[in-house]
This record gives sequence, C-alpha cells and structure tokens, in this order.
Amino acid sequence: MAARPTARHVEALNKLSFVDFVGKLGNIVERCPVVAAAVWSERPFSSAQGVHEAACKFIDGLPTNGREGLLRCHPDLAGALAREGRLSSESTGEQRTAGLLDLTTEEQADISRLNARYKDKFGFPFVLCVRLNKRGAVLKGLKTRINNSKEDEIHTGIEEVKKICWLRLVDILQREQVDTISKL
Ligand SMILES: NC(=O)N[C@H]1NC(=O)NC1=O
Repeated sequence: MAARPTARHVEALNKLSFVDFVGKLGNIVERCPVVAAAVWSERPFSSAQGVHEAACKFIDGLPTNGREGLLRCHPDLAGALAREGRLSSESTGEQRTAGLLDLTTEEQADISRLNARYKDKFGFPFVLCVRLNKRGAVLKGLKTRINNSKEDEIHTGIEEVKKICWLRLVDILQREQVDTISKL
C-alpha cells in the first residue's frame, strides 16, 4: 500500500507556482479547478489535511447556487459519459473500482432510470463517493436519497464531494508526481 502523504510531500506542494499547483490539483473536485485555484492562496500548508480543510472551507463558503454548480460538474454514475469512455481519468478509476463500468444490462437500466428521476427532481446529479461504497450502495443510495429535500441533498452531495476530494488529494501526493514536484 502507498505511504500516507508526509510533510515533505506537502512542502513540495507549497513550493509550486499557481499554475503548477492548479495543474496538479485542478481536478481534486471534478471539473472544478477553481477549488484548487482558491486553495493556493492559503499556502503554506503543514499537512494534507490542511489542504483538504482549505478546499472544504472554500466549498462551504459558496452560495447555494455555487454548491449546486459543483454537484452539476459531476458525471452521472454509470451514465452516458462512462459508457462512451469520456469520463475524467479520476472518475474512470473511481467508477471502475466500484464495478460501475461493468454492470449487467439490467443494473445499468435501473441506475439510468433512477439517475434520471433524481436529476429531474433536484436539477443536479446524484453524487456519491464510490470508492468508499460498494456497487449495491449506488442503487440503494439513489432509491433512498431521492426522497430527501433538495436542501438535504445539496448538503449530502457536497459532503460526498469532500470525501472524493480527500481521496484524490492523497492519490496525487502519494504518486510519482510528488517526485516531480520535489524537483521543481
Ligand atoms: N456522480 C458522482 O457521484 N460522480 C462521482 N463520484 C465518484 O466517486 N466519482 C465521480 O465521478
């Protein structure tokens, strides 16, 4: 198993220019590089948790339409983009880990139908950190969360975005990119 990010990894991150920082962390929130752009101003960080807290603080400070916008930047789970191979590399890995790229026709049809109903009700996609959930949790989550209020779903969806963000951040700090970063 890869090592947890160390202070040295974070130190390397602290040295990055704005452009390089956003280049490395731009997708810690799916298709929302503005989060990494905002976090850069909060350097220096002493830990990966500090970076994540800055991202969460920025997200929590957004007005409701901003948080809804963040949710809308997420692709459907097992949706058209997944079928067409057009997901971001991060999302592809996450959806693959959860078995969502490998569904039976029946499972695919069930999820598509529920995703559509969910989006119809709330106006944004169902968001779940699939790396922390088994495949069955997607269907179960869709079936139960669709009964919630819009306000609750913005809150729940955003909490899932934060979990996805943490796992992506740890991945970046653990990968070879850290070596590249330290050389900068
Ligand atoms: N819709 C949705 O939750 N998508 C995200 N979830 C996740 O773990 N990766 C994604 O792309």
